[in-house]
Amino acid sequence: MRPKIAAGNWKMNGTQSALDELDALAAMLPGGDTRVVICPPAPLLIPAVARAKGIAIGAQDCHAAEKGAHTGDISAAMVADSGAAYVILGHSERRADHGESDADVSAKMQAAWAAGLTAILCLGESEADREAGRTLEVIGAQLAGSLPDDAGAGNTVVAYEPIWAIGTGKVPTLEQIVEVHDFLRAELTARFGADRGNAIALLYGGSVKAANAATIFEAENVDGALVGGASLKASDFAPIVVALAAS
Ligand SMILES: O=C(CO)COP(=O)(O)O
Repeated sequence: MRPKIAAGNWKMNGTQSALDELDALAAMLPGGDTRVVICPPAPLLIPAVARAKGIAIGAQDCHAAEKGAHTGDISAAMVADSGAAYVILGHSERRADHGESDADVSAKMQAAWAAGLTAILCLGESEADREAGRTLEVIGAQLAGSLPDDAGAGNTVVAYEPIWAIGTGKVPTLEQIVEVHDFLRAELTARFGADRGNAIALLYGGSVKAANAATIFEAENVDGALVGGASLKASDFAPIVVALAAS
């Protein structure tokens, strides 16, 4: 049985007052075994861990090195020391804004695992890739290049986030989501074997809202969502968690 995971990526949004949303969210959660993760900006990790009830906390990135002369970066050990349990890696915004390659992301995955974190590995094609019919090729290459060999359910979640769907209100059809998630599942089982490959949770991300969540969760290989804009307010995010719990 794979876990159901509703993860919120606050991106570069929120100061300490935004942590009130964690209290509001905790009060609206459906209970049960659906996992809820909120990934706030780095300065909020420690107070978020202290405030969150029934909500796991994650970072949005970490450096591949253990420590050293990397001004402005945070290590996986620092993330773990904050009490966070997850870290998002390879988000398309970091790949674009910071030039992160698959090899960079792979090294960060290793660092995250070494610190005991669960990595949420993000993959996704651009609009040009999709229009050129290269979606599966691009995603397959990203998965092969950025997911190291020791991946398993205990340390990895994979999130499919088509770049053209992030923050745009454009959502792939259910058929398009099913095609990519079934492909990812097949790649994982081919590489790691059925037991390990079937145990890794797959999330969909890109303009997930309360209004479209239930439809997206119909897909067999969608085990949850990675939500940006609609994770900032508890009143927007809680219905997504409720839809996942009911799926
Ligand atoms: O990038 C995302 C989550 O990591 C998705 O963002 P939106 O939900 O705002 O489209």
